[in-house]
Amino acid sequence: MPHIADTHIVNRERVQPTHANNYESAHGGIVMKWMDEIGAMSAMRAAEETCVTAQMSRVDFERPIPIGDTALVESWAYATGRTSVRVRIEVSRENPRTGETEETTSAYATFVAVEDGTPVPVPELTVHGEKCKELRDRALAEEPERE
Ligand SMILES: CCCCCCCCCCCCCCCC(=O)SCCNC(=O)CCNC(=O)[C@H](O)C(C)(C)COP(=O)(O)OP(=O)(O)OC[C@H]1O[C@@H](n2cnc3c(N)ncnc32)[C@H](O)[C@@H]1OP(=O)(O)O
Repeated sequence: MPHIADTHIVNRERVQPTHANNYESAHGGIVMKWMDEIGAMSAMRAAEETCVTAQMSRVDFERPIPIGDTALVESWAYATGRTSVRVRIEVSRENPRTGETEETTSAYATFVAVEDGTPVPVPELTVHGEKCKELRDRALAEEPERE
């Protein structure tokens, strides 16, 4: 059974002019694509299966990520259903010279494990140790109400 900490993935993207909007910062759709991809990788670690995006919610764009900065994309699975995996995704801008970071974007996403397009059961996601607890609590603290 996977632990929450096993699903924690951190990725970096250098924001290039080809990623930009008209305001010299990363285009929101590009940032969401990075979030979706890294989130899916966390979900797959939890599901031990291929996963597809079923929902992305509470996408908050708090600050821009200027061209030349690094987008630090972090995600982890914090809860599972029968076939679904709930994932928290957080993005920060990182100064490549100093390593200084500032939160820019965040979201909650639900992925579904599939085999040939049909939902399949996922294993239980376990909490093992302080890192798991910290990640789970950080995600649950702001999780939007689910239908
Ligand atoms: C070979 C691989 C190599 C990999 C290499 C690694 C590289 C890794 C890189 C990754 C890179 C890709 C990252 C981008 C990932 C995409 O781009 S995926 C593409 C976009 N998404 C899609 O096309 C999905 C389209 N939707 C569907 O196919 C179907 O609606 C779904 C999601 C399979 C669900 O099917 P369904 O028949 O509605 O299923 P149903 O039995 O009703 O519900 C199943 C579960 O889904 C949940 N659910 C259904 N709809 C929703 C919803 N709207 N909201 C929340 N939950 C929902 C249900 O609550 C239920 O949860 P459980 O109670 O079982 O836990």
